[in-house]
Amino acid sequence: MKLLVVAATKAELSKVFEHFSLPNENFIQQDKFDLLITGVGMTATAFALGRHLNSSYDLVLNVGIAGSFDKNIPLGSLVNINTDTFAELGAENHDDFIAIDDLGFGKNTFNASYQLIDLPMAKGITVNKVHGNAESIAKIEQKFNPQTESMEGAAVFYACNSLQIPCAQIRSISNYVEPRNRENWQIGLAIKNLNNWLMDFISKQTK
Ligand SMILES: O=C(O)c1cccc(C(=O)CC[C@H]2O[C@@H](n3cnc4c(=O)[nH]cnc43)[C@H](O)[C@@H]2O)c1
Repeated sequence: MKLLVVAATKAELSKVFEHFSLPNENFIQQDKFDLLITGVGMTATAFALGRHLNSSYDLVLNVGIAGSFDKNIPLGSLVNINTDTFAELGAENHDDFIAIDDLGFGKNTFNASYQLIDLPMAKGITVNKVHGNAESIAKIEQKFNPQTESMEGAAVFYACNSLQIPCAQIRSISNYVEPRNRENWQIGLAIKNLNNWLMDFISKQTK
């Protein structure tokens, strides 16, 4: 299986870089798997995938940390995002928001297409602006009822769906989506658990 791992930052895959002795580069091609570091956000992700994604890949795995709206998901635990929505793409209509699909300009939700990962499923949104305000959190929950948010997931699904390449997204929960309090974030734990899971997944795929 030819695997492409896609992450926003090297810091999120620090243990994987160390374990596989990977060079300090943003696009790494090797025998076991390829790795693409895109930079944070949808634009950087789309640009990086535009340069490097091609249909030779059997699976694209987007990995990273994420925030959770759902307080039943423990910090540091991993979820398999099966559907992801561009939550800010659309138009304000006074106090309401009209999503791009309701405006008639195409889809705002894209799905994972690789199902063989045994982790709890979750419904994600992708945002440019991390939520950190009680009013905007209540609004987005009412509109999309998401469990998690990241800044890249839907862009990866969009690109893979466009080229019909199987894709999955695994996120490790680093924080709850709440009025911003960086002291509550568990980034170290989330990154450790994500890296351990990914090393195990890669070793099983490449046995
Ligand atoms: O501060 C650090 O030590 C640190 C180390 C590694 C990564 C980070 C990031 O901030 C990564 C940004 C990445 O995280 C995703 N993310 C995490 N929480 C949320 C959230 O609540 N809402 C949206 N995105 C979130 C996101 O996909 C970014 O790419 C810091």
